[in-house]
This record gives sequence, structure tokens and C-alpha cells, in this order.
Amino acid sequence: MTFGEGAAANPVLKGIDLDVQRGEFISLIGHSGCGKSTVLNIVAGLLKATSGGVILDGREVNEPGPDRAVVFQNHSLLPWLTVYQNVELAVDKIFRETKSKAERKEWILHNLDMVHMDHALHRLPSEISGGMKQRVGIARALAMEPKVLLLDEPFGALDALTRAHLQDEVIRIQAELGNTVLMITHDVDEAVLLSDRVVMMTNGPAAEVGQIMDVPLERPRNRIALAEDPVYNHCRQEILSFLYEKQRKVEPISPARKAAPKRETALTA
Ligand SMILES: Nc1ncnc2c1ncn2[C@@H]1O[C@H](COP(=O)(O)OP(=O)(O)OP(=O)(O)O)[C@@H](O)[C@H]1O
Repeated sequence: MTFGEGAAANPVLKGIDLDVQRGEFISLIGHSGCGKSTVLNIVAGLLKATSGGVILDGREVNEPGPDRAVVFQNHSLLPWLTVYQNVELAVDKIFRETKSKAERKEWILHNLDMVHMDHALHRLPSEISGGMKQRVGIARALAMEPKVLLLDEPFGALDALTRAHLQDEVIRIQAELGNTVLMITHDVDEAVLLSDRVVMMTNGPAAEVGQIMDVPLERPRNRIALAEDPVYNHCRQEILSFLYEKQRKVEPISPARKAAPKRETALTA
């Protein structure tokens, strides 16, 4: 994927070659700006790759479709619609022809129940917390019955406790439904806890898949028990070593910091 042309060309991705099995949970991890969201947006059909493409169930996909639902870091709920109506909008769009009104209602309630949001059906997004909004976003995505669930740092904006809670819910839901999931994360523990495989990307420009690691941990996984698990810790170590040794990223010093007086530079170094 190259953005721009000629002198302004920015070759963001070079070799992204990845086979994903049905029902697999894949995490994509890499330093900021390496191109993770670009990969996800290409899979979602929101961006078109400069060359190469995406094949889903034997068919090339190059535009958005209900077979790939995306959950973004900052919820994308419509602020003037209630929790129920936000999910209803997606469900009506996809199932208008195939489910009756009563069946659609039951399906909306079922999906909101799955993320434990059935108590707040008639609240507006502005009346619920950040974690609750992400749950509604997940319910809306699940209600579309996508072949692939695309999660772009879905827990990134949440506090640590809410994040852990929602991760556990995603683990439970994935165990129940067996979704195929592609998730972007910056969080090493989250990647190991949730994934079957972790795809590590090299630093851009022209980022590629640097390493793919299997996570051979039994499911269901329990975060507390895993803290002591040698396999879990080995997986963490592998990712940390990739990110901070093999792909160590040194941020350029900004002009403002360069110009700072000596003493201040020493304090901020
Ligand atoms: N629509 C676009 N037009 C031009 N350049 C873009 C566009 N989208 C992304 N880029 C560039 O592509 C590079 C990769 O961006 P991307 O958002 O995919 O990285 P990322 O790994 O997801 O970053 P982060 O972890 O910080 O979210 C960046 O240099 C960014 O500026």
C-alpha cells in the first residue's frame, strides 16, 4: 500500500502475506504508525490496496460488506439513536428481507444481552460510559453475523479494569460463537490472552510481517492463572523482544526539545 504519488509517495506496507483460518483469533501488533490500521482498513474494504488484495472464502473483497464488521477504538455509535436503535439500524439493513420484524427484535435483544447491555436499551450514547459504548459497538458488529470481526484497538480508550472486563467478555463470546477475529492492539498481554496467533509487523515505511507466533495456551483462558504460566510468559517475552530489541523504535527528538537548555534536556531525557 502506497499513499500519494511521485515525490510525495509514502510506501506504507510492503509484504503483508497472511492466511487466516476460519474461527481463528489473530492479533496484529507493531509500533505506532507501522500500518496496522491500514491493513485492517484494506481488509474491511475501506481502503483499496495499491497492489495485491484480500480473498475471503475464495472471493476477492475490495469494498465494505456485511461479511466484515469493524469495531473502532472510539465507538462509532450514532449519537441521536438509542442503544437499541443503533443495533437495530445495522440489523434492519442486513436482515430486512430474511427475518420478520419480531425476529429482528429478538435478534437485537439477544446481541445486546450477550454484551450485558440489555438494561440500557433506551439510553443515548451520551448517557452511557465509554466501556458500555464499546459493548454496544461489539453487539452491533456481532448482530451483523459477519464472517470476520475486525477490531481496531477496541479497548484502547478504556481504563484498565473496564478493559480487562471487556476482554473477558470477548473471550467468552468468541468461545461461544467461534468468530474469526482480526484485532489490532498495542497491548502485549491482551495479544497473548486473546489470540491464537500474534502477527508482529516491522516498522514502517514499507512494513511487512516480521514474525508470526502461535499462542499454544488452552482455552478457556484465565488471566489470573496465566500470570504464573511459563508458556504465557514465554509468549509475552517473544513479543517484547520483537518490539523492543529486533524492531526497536527510536523516536526522533523534536526541534523544541533539541533547543531546550541543557539542564531541562537532562531532566526529560
Ligand atoms: N489515508 C491516508 N492517506 C495518507 N497516509 C495515510 C493514510 N492512512 C494512513 N496513512 C499513513 O500510513 C502510515 C501508517 O498509518 P496507520 O494508521 O495504518 O498506522 P498504525 O500502525 O495503525 O498506527 P497507530 O498504532 O499509531 O494507530 C502512517 O505514516 C500514516 O500517516
